[in-house]
Amino acid sequence: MIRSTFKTLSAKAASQLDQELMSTGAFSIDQLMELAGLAVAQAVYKQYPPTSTSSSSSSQKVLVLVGPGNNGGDGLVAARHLKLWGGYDPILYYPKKSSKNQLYTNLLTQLVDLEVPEISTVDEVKHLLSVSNNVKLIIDALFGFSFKPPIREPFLELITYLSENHTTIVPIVSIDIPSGWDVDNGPGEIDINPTMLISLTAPKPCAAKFIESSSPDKSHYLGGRFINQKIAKKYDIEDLIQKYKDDQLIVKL
Ligand SMILES: NC(=O)C1=CN([C@@H]2O[C@H](COP(=O)(O)OP(=O)(O)OC[C@H]3O[C@@H](n4cnc5c(N)ncnc54)[C@H](O)[C@@H]3O)[C@@H](O)[C@H]2O)[C@@H](O)CC1
Ligand SMILES: [K+]
Repeated sequence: MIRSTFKTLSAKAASQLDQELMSTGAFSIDQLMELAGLAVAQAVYKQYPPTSTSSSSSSQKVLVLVGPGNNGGDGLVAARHLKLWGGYDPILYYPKKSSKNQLYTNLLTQLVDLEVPEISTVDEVKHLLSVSNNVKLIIDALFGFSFKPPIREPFLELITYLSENHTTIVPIVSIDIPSGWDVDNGPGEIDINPTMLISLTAPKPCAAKFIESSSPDKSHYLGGRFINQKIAKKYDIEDLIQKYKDDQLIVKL
């Protein structure tokens, strides 16, 4: 596992903490996802503010890549906030929907009601990104702390494309981990290169590799302000949650 200068949560610890919040902590997943997705939308707004909030014709297109798990759910929540706030026009790529999970079905219905469009193939993603100056930002909500390599299709083709073309395409904002990176060990052969990472609850060990490769155009945020002092102490991340000031839901690390 990578050593880092800040406290991190391994894939195992992050999963344990998540389970603890939703059992003895008495949180529901909907609550946590709303707070996580809101933090993502706020961080995006702060780092990549809209050029205009007045007319939809000047809204910035944001491609939201949505995976099959809760990381994808965070992306759906963030897309809804960005659309509601104005100045952003989210477009979804959400190829593996779980029709049995009412939470995701509800989140999607809310986006359909907001007339957020959806594309369904990797070719459409490539086409969208190939038109110059079209999409301003990509939100990577494909995989979070439960990702286990190797990447399966259709995500392999997509992540390979993003990784091979990262210098020519638009900024990528990764939620919790850069998708395709091993949570504890960082990038492997297929290495997407986000410009912004928003770590939820606490950075995962792979975040150290993101910071190592940091340049002035890269930014790292912390969000998901939902744990109390007692849990923070148990998981040894008290210094991280103390970074939030006042009513902030996000903090730039
Ligand atoms: N406690 C927290 O910090 C919270 C975290 N949340 C989010 O939840 C995420 C974790 O969510 P989940 O545990 O649902 O899992 P993930 O969203 O990380 O991914 C699991 C999904 O990806 C698929 N998958 C895993 N490896 C794959 C591979 N190699 N190729 C293709 N598909 C693969 C699995 O089949 C599963 O459907 C976090 O990273 C964070 O974004 C929030 O939604 C709620 C609270
Ligand atoms: K991600």
